[in-house]
Amino acid sequence: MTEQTTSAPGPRETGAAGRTGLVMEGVGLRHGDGSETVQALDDVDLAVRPGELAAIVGPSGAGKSSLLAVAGGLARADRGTVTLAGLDITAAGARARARLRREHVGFVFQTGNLVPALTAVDQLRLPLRFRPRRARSGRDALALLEDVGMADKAGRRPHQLSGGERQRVGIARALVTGPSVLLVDEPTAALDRARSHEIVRLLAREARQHGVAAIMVTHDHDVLDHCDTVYEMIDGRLAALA
Ligand SMILES: Nc1ncnc2c1ncn2[C@@H]1O[C@H](COP(=O)(O)OP(=O)(O)OP(=O)(O)O)[C@@H](O)[C@H]1O
Repeated sequence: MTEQTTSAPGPRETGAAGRTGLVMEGVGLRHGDGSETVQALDDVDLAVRPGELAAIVGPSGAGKSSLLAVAGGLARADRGTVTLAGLDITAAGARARARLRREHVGFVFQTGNLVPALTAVDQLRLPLRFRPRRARSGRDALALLEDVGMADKAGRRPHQLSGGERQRVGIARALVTGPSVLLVDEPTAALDRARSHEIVRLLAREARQHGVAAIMVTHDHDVLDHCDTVYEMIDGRLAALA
């Protein structure tokens, strides 16, 4: 499906002041067309406050990645509303959603997804360089590396870092622009048990200290104790577990 990028409207101000986290109400998303359709998200309600780390567990194919895609404005919901930092992004066109992502959303992927040629500190400086001029001021790259315990390795490239260290840099990179919402996909998939706990503790701490609404998709039930809320997704439907 191609989207109109020129005349599509921008996100609508909901009137909620400041950083209000992420709210999804009655969200539906269907993949495919004709007889080959899948209801990836089915009437999903979710509210994540600033400072909260919410975990989403569930079987493969349940719709967890689809939820992250809609929450971050990578995909547009077919039904319902998604409000991000006080902005209703549901009606926004592709270009407006891209701007919103750059300004308000940080993504963390399974393996850190770093640029091979860049040092740790330059991984953080890159997104700062591509921010819109009117965006909120970001965080200091070196100070943030210090925060995630990576200041002494600021000059290293990804191949000179361990899996856990790469993941720390990936988290720092996602936070450097000062996002309202952090979306994290299986951050511990490549890590041992001790590193997994460290990484999720770090996510919870950063979310709390900086008022970020964080959602983490995980298969790792060991780390759920570090999360404020836990949801289970089955066949596109979301239910609170704790
Ligand atoms: N682009 C697409 N076209 C058609 N179907 C899709 C597409 N993307 C996902 N799906 C289907 O939508 C459903 C939800 O997929 P999704 O990737 O969101 O699940 P998931 O819970 O993240 O799975 P996993 O844990 O394996 O990553 C699945 O049935 C999947 O096959």
